[in-house]
Amino acid sequence: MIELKNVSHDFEIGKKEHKSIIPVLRNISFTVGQGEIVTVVGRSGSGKSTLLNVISGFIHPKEGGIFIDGTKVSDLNEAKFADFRLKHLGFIFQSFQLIPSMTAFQNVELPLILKGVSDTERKQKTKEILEKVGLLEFKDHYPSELSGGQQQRVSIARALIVNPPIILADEPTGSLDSETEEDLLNFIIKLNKELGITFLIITHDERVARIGHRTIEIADGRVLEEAVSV
Ligand SMILES: Nc1ncnc2c1ncn2[C@@H]1O[C@H](COP(=O)(O)OP(=O)(O)OP(=O)(O)O)[C@@H](O)[C@H]1O
Repeated sequence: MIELKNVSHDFEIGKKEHKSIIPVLRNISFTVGQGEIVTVVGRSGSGKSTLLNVISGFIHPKEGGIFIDGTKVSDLNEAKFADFRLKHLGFIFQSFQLIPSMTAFQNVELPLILKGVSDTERKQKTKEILEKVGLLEFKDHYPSELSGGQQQRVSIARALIVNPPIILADEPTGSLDSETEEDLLNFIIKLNKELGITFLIITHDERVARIGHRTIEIADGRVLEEAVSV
């Protein structure tokens, strides 16, 4: 479960007398329940990516508290947050963020190396996950040798390999054509239903927004409204 309590953040730009402050998140509170898919929509510049960065611990909010699965993550230092992230959170990005010099297998295996998992267990788990996303036969391909949809599946496999209870996604279908987008959305719904993974998904796209059990709209850094899908 993710809970935000009165989270605010601003960016300072410029120096000394030319300094100005841009408020980006203003008093944001909401909860994402275990096993929910929540989508976040809002215009460009409304603060969606900043919101995700704050929840992921890449930006420390100026005010408020963030709780994930019972831990007040907004109090964790960088090293502790990195450790927490590895156990609790998976990430999917629009740009896939795969390492170009590594094969699909090596990209997926990487989080297990960071976690210190033994070689035999790593290889076994990586194979299983690649099979689950339907990419075992492409395991020795480099990202440049895969289609956009396949690259996104590799990035999902990399997110899944540590069994995260929560996946955070920033425009996950932004680089995909509409047919591949449909496949990916169905896959997200399947992971949610079968494995109970909680998803928080940021998107511009109506079709993506609709897979949310709830949709939260952000405008000027505030929660404008919450809509529940029927
Ligand atoms: N590191 C930063 N320093 C200064 N201002 C920033 C920084 N990051 C974001 N901003 C500003 O914060 C505001 C919100 O940006 P953010 O990227 O969160 O919006 P967004 O809703 O994700 O936009 P988009 O949909 O275009 O990705 C924008 O005005 C942006 O210029």
